[in-house]
Amino acid sequence: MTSRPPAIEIRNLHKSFRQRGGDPVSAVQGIDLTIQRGEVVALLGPNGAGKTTTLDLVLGFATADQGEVRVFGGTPRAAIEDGAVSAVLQTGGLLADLTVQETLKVVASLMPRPLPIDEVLDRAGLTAVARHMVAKCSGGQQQRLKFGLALLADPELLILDEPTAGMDVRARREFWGTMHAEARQGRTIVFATHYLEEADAFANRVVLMSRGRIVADGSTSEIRARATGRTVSARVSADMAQTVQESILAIDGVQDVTMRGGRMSIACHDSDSVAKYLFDRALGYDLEITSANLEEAFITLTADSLDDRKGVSA
Ligand SMILES: Nc1ncnc2c1ncn2[C@@H]1O[C@H](COP(=O)(O)OP(=O)(O)OP(=O)(O)O)[C@@H](O)[C@H]1O
Repeated sequence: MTSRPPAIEIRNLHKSFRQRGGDPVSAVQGIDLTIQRGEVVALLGPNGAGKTTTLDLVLGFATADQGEVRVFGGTPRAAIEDGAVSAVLQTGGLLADLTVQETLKVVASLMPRPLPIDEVLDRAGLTAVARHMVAKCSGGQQQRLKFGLALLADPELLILDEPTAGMDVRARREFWGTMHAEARQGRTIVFATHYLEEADAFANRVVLMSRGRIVADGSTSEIRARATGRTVSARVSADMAQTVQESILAIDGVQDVTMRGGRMSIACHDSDSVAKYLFDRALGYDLEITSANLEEAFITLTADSLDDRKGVSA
């Protein structure tokens, strides 16, 4: 039996844009990425990291300078024509004078096998606003309508470029609630976001991009740990503090030891060994092990990628 190809396979992808009167900007600089079917992946990165360009290449909206993108083993265009992929994009307008339901009907009429409109209204959380004019819908409701349009073809892969941009916290939470239901059905979901908490709460895997490259790829906890290691903290009696500090600093991978308010904080890579050392010798009690928050990891990893994007020709 042959195994089914992954949802997305990207090999050595490069894309740069010419700028009038200036050096070309290299938006994507040699990306390799495989996304398996059923994964929920966040493409996370600051402005200009190359997220939209990568998604545009996966959708076949742009042509790579170098490298290859396969979607379900074929070209992006073939996957879209098969109805296997749909997208919710930042750009692309809706018709203001139609209702939500009419918008879905018009687009469905162009498709060979659309899902029933009522089902899409329900799944996208649009039933209550089905008869509202698009012009009267809030930004969040319009984003939901774009999401509904993406669901019409019942795609196996959903690509969303900053789907919650402009939504307030409540609308964002509701939107991700809806998406959870889609993910549970085994759909592959790839979304670009600036929001660390969205990536953390919703994705199983985070691909962190900076300056056209992937700088980290893993679960959110792996990314935190990779960026900054862990901190072990413990209560240590004041008269023991100096001796404990010296012995801890001698352990491999320990980066820093500080004492504050009766607690010792130890920044290290191998938190298990440090915790065991303290515990076995009864040097500390009330132990806690934490990894840095995702925001700190994000800043560390994106700041670490110092390549200059300019001056890279196509
Ligand atoms: N059509 C274009 N012409 C010129 N430069 C472009 C074009 N599209 C993107 N770029 C440049 O390529 C780089 C990557 O842009 P891209 O939109 O892919 O990043 P992004 O991570 O999606 O950013 P954002 O979060 O702001 O949407 C940026 O420097 C951007 O200015």
